[in-house]
Amino acid sequence: RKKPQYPPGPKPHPLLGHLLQIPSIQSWKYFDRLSKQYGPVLRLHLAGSNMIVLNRPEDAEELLGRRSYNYSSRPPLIYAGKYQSNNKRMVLLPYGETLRQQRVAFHQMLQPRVVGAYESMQEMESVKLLFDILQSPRNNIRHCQRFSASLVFYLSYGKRLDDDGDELAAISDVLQNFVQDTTPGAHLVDTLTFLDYLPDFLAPWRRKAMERHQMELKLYTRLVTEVKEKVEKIDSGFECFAARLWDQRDTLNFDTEDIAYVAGTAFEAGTDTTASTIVWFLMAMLLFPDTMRKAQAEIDAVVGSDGKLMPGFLQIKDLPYCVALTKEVFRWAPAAPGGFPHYTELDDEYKGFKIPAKSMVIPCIWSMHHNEVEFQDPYTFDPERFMGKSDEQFDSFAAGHYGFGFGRRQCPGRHLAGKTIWIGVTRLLWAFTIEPALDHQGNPVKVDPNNCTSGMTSRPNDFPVKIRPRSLVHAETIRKEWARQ
Ligand code: HEM
Repeated sequence: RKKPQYPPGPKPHPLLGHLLQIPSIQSWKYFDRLSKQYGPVLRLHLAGSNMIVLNRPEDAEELLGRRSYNYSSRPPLIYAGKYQSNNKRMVLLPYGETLRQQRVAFHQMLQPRVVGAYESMQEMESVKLLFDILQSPRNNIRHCQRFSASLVFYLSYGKRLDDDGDELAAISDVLQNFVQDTTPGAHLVDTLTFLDYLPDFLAPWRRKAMERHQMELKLYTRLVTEVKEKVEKIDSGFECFAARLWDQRDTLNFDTEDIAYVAGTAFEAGTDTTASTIVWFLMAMLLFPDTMRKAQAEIDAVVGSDGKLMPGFLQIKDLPYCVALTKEVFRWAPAAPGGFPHYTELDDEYKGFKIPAKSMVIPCIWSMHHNEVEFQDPYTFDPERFMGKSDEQFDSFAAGHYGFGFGRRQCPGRHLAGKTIWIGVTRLLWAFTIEPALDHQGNPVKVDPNNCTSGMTSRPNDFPVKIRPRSLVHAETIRKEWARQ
């Protein structure tokens, strides 16, 4: 029997491996190009650590799914995991008891049966989104961010984000630091791990990371302590994620810091991803206006075209094209295109390749979603590809694509996120015509989906778009609905 070899990949630098070859901008497109040259399972190495990139879903499902006992950890991040998060942040946790407990807590809060209870809150926040866009259509990206942040904030802490934006600003700061600090290559110590042995006076980054930890812990602790005070009022019946965590702190074996981070993690993981997906939707409407018209025709046929009645979750089964369109946004422009890295605990062998213990394993979602064999004409935004699959179509917004990841680390917020995007997108389509902005000569300004941010998540950089109400009655209905909330 032939000795297993490493999966193929480009020629590395003798010392640094592929460290300098992997672009920090849109690395997922680089992986996609490599997969066409070397095959779907690739190996790169970064100054001594292995990186295995999976570009086909069948390989990710086998390794991260069926062999999940070995592929469910996360690469240790010294800066963001050990010092900045004090090993409490779920997204970065290695596989083990702490992760298991945190996932149990998330599951109780976000399983499909429970998620149904959040529909009225999702509908209310979506009215606010329409109202905000109606008032100031130019700030559409900020409104999408507020919509997703406010929903997850309410879910976690049982109160709406204040309107002056202070709370959102504080928490967005934490989020931004976290996204930056987990971007591959952000901190040298995560590649050259021996730097962690340096004493404090030679490692100023350590103090910075610990300061960030103190800052975010203070914010997250304040938020969950407020919840605790409400819960402790007799018969308060106060309900939210943090309230349940306080109730179950003994069973889950959580201390205050655990509760603070678990609730904070929901906010961090759920905000940027959801907002980015809605912004991608706006861009898709500019590039593929026929799909917008088709969805609007479907909505009008169900609630009438006079603009007096807004569609809601009651009509979801009558709006299959809007469901398909939501799934197509997840496919066409996944919010986490490079996937979140998994990490192996043991040596393994797959398709004749050796995959050593302590390898970072990246499911490249972007590559999977742009594979012509599974998704014909993959760069075209076409909701029809998700139509006509009978009831299966409504079973889960996570079915039929890979935008929520794999195996035991698959996104626990996917059921909530699917419904949030559906209500947001369907109501935006009901309310507005989304068109290219015009330049000084009156020509439509072109937008480019390649002009997007890079990091764990990705969204289009600001782009001009004209969003106007479909009629005066639509606008009036939005105002009335918002006044009623
Ligand atoms: C459009 C919205 C969303 C997208 C595209 C998305 C996508 C993802 C992906 C790709 C992962 C990594 C899975 C893997 O490692 O294989 C993930 C993890 C995670 N997501 Fe989401 N997500 C979304 C919304 C949410 C929401 C709303 C929440 C919570 C309220 C949430 C909570 C989490 C958490 C806690 C993790 C870490 C799981 C772990 O490490 O075990 N996500 N998400």
